[in-house]
Amino acid sequence: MKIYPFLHQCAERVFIILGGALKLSLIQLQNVSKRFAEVTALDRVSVTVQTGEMLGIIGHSGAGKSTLLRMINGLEQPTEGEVFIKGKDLAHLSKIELRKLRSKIGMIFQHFNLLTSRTVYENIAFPLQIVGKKNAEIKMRVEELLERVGLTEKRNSYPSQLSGGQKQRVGIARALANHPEIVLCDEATSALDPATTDSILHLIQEINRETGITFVFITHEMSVVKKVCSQVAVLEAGQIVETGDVAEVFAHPGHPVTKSFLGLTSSEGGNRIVS
Ligand SMILES: Nc1ncnc2c1ncn2[C@@H]1O[C@H](COP(=O)(O)OP(=O)(O)OP(=O)(O)O)[C@@H](O)[C@H]1O
Repeated sequence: MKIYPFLHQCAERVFIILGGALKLSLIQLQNVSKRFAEVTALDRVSVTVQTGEMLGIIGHSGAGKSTLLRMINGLEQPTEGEVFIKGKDLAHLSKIELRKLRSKIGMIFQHFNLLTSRTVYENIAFPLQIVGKKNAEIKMRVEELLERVGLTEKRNSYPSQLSGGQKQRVGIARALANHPEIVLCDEATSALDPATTDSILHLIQEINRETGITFVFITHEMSVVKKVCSQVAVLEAGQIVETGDVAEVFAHPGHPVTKSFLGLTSSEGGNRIVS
């Protein structure tokens, strides 16, 4: 193993562990609004995510979830308000700084977004090639990731030869390739059956525990939030209507939208099991 990548990985790991221990805010949105012509997609949204947390952002279609995710990875700029990642205001970063920061944010997609003409190995190698890693380093990292997501045997298969769960495992490995500090999951399990969803969520949970990587999930399924998230934010018509610790919100939902996601009527309390 070359010494530089090893030291680099160690430094990143130390940052993640220290960040978690010191409860540093990794992601902070302050009064963020986003307007597209007549549409207000986000309306004075404030969210704080600590290092190592698993945040679930739940909302109906059109609530603003994707827009919120795109704010976090700098693909969308707020009309008002600020987005800070590791204390840095994204609006004040140069293009190079923004690109560097974005290379530390992985993405997992509902429909996997794999390159169909490339093998499993090549899909995972792709983000490493983009940042100019050397072949030996790429090989070592891809082998490690193939093993971690349980796809070593499928290294030479093409996406069309994989099940949905296997495709998402490739998506996860690809998202982890550049040692991200944040992984954004855009409806990552919505195209999967319940058993496969469970295995993917279990894998993500294990990766969070092993690495301390912060995960942000957007979903319209409360069961996903319940299974993996520590914090939840409920988004409705561009506003966060309820937020907090998952156990607390599940036990005592306050807002009618939260209650409806939990399968409760507005007059009912919490404690119903969402499977
Ligand atoms: N680029 C855009 N131009 C115009 N309107 C947009 C744009 N992006 C999003 N919107 C609008 O902003 C609102 C929020 O959209 P967004 O995609 O963030 O919601 P969502 O909660 O992710 O929905 P879904 O679950 O259906 O993907 C919607 O009314 C949408 O039509």
